[in-house]
Amino acid sequence: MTKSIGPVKVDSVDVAKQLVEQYDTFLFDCDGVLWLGSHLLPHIKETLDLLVAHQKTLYFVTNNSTKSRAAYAKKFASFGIIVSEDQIFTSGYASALYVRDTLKLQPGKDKVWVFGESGIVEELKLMGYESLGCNDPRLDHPFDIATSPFIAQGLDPDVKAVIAGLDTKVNYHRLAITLQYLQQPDIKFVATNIDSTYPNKGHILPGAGSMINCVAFAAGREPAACGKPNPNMLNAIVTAKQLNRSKCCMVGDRLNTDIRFGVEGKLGGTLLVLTGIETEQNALDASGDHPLPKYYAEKLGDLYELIN
Ligand SMILES: O=C(O)[C@H](O)[C@H](O)COP(=O)(O)O
Ligand SMILES: [Mg+2]
Repeated sequence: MTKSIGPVKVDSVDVAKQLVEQYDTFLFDCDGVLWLGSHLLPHIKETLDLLVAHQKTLYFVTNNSTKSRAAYAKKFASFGIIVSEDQIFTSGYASALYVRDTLKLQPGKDKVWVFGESGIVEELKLMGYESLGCNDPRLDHPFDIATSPFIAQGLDPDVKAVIAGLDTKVNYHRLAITLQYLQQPDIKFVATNIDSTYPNKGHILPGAGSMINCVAFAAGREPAACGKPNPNMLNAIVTAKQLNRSKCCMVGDRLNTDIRFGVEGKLGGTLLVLTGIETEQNALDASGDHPLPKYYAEKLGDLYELIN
């Protein structure tokens, strides 16, 4: 009988080197792996530099839809890390691709109601779609059915889809108007991602999935979710970058999104770091619903600290 081997902890030079040597491409989740909000985790820049020095190709795959790829490139630059826009994939971008390539909405004609932040709107705009909702200041006003301009003017008949994502300005007005659109059965319902929570500076905060579930529950509808672990997102990256899956390693902090994305996407490896959502106990718990990683580490910066 073969003994099943659980996740290997990256806690020695040998394991760290073995991990780095096996793969030629690393796909990094961002929240909880590279940073917590605006706080860069220890030795991230050094680890990314080390991988580049070893001729590794790096991509960044985040479910956080609040920023566009261009805005993420600026965020990386603010930490002194040079990353180009075409190395970055977001769930907002994946959702815009879904609107264009699967729903086949017509740019310049069909519109999208956005329950979420500017990262979604900017990606849609690049594809020629007009968005409504999002950070429209009228939605900041307390909801009153008698005075809401969105109720008074009625729904825009050109809206053909709702995209819902993480919205840190969520309020009743946004929920109420999003629901009005979702009550139209012909309007498609798209979710950026399913993360129930996300980590930020020592706190676990409500994630996109928690907000999307609120409007999904009210509407009695199930959205098409575009971010990790949806294989379409990985397929888009593999095709665009001509990747050999067996030589790729997905690095993430969440089992049901990042590690599932890597395992079900048949990537050669997965590395779970414990700086975000999961604990060491979760990393080793084979009784859960989610696939386990091939490797796990206390933090991504351990690769640099061990190898250097
Ligand atoms: O949308 C969310 O719930 C969060 O932003 C989530 O943390 C996604 O970010 P990621 O960990 O994929 O970078
Ligand atoms: Mg994460």
